Amino acid sequence: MINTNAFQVLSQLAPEYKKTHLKTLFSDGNPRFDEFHIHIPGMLYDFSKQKVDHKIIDNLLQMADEMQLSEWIEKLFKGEKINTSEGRAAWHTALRDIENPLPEVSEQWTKMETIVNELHNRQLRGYEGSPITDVVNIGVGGSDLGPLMVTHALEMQKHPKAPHLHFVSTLDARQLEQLLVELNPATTIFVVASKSFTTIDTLSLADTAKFWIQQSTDCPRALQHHFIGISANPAKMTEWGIAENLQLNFWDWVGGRYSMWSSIGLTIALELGMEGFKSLLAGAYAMDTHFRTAPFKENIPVMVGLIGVWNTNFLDLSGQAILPYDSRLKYFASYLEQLEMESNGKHVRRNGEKTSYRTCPILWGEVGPNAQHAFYQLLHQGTERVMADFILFIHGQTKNERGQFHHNLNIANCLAQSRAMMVGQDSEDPNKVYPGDQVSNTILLNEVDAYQLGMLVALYEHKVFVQSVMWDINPFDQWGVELGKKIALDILNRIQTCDSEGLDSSTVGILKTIWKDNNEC
Ligand SMILES: O=P(O)(O)OC[C@H]1O[C@H](O)[C@H](O)[C@@H](O)[C@@H]1O
Repeated sequence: MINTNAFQVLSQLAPEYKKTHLKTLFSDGNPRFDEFHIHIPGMLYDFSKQKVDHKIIDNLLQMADEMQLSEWIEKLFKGEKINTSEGRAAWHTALRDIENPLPEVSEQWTKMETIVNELHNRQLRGYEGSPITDVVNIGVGGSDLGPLMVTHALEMQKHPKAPHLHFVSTLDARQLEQLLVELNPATTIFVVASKSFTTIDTLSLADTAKFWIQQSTDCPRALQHHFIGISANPAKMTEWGIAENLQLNFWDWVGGRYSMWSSIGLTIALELGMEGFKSLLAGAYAMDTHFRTAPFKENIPVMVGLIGVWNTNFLDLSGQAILPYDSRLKYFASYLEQLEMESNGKHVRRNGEKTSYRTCPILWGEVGPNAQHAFYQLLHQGTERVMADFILFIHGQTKNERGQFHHNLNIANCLAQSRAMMVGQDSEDPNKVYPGDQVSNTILLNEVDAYQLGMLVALYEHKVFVQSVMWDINPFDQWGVELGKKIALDILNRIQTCDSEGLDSSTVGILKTIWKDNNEC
């Protein structure tokens, strides 16, 4: 990035834009919105509350050309091995190519559909012959967050025959133990979702579930009826004891955090029916087509990505807030935390050199109206300069009069907050001064349905990709999570053998306090 001509120009321009208050860009009734928005079927992207003008945008677009963004986009869509540190493609777009699906993708759709239909039609039965009523997804990270986020968001569109869905991910087993008290082993099936099928969080919870089933019956083949496995590692699924007919696959070319479009999305399909799941894929496919074909200036993921780079690397903004104005998107920020920070939280370029510039900002978020009563204070009067994404829907959850009133409140608050952050407020009382000048995007969609959600998630996936190209980093590996896992195994071993030898004094001090309290070691 820093070697491009556009980078030099943007660096020279940046101080002037930092000094210019955002509200002055709107002064004298400047119709900025007309020039700085993109409207495609189903989605409006308003970036008029960003500190950009045509000069900045032209240079950002030039930087995209200098960084060969078009070529990278083609590599992504053609399934080239762009995850170079692991020698793999990152071909999540192939999972939602509903027009020309790969045979292996279609094959998994068929297998998913069989399981979905059997469950919906009460043909899938437990060890006693009773129909399965409850499905528990056991998974973590990419094997949990996408299905959790989508099934929560689309609960209102539930298929009439959908089973009760539950999600369990925490290592401490509290979620699982609490759930097992309520569930009947004879009518519960577990979905063990793990790309690697080696993640200790997931496998330890799956073992606890296995023990629970085994304890409840003498039936020797009970386990065969109560576990579905989803993984890119079929041998491990078989070794663990998942019946062949209840195994779903995906492939090493699907990154964990990009996997909800694969068979990992089984719980989504169980909730919505296969048609609903395909609608999610169709929305993502529409965004893929837009991303691949629209000129960069009219390309939403490209512009969201480039403006994010402008904010991070030139205007020195340090955080990214995600603020959906609909409670159904409760888990959307958590989903993006993994997508963005696990993808672009890197400091090494593709050639192995250390970056000399900042990459992914810290991203966090919450349902907007709730966050207004929590952390917005910092957005309005804190010392951190951040960027915010407001996500709003034209239509609300309930169509009756009260529902419309609540939705209008919601719209009013969303627009009020982005405006307040932009204009700020002067006052003689210093406590009441709002500096304003906080930039934001507003993404407006029609309503929370499978298709629109597919579009929205794919937009962020491609934004992440655009930024990775600008920063010259590989967004598809995650080596940073390995070290902690390795150390945890070592410490677990030491806990079991009462050995704190050679550890740092902080770790030893905490371990000894725990041991003393438990009268151990
Ligand atoms: O699906 P699994 O192989 O069990 O992995 C679950 C998660 O754990 C890992 O540590 C990675 O950081 C995530 O990218 C991944 O989604």
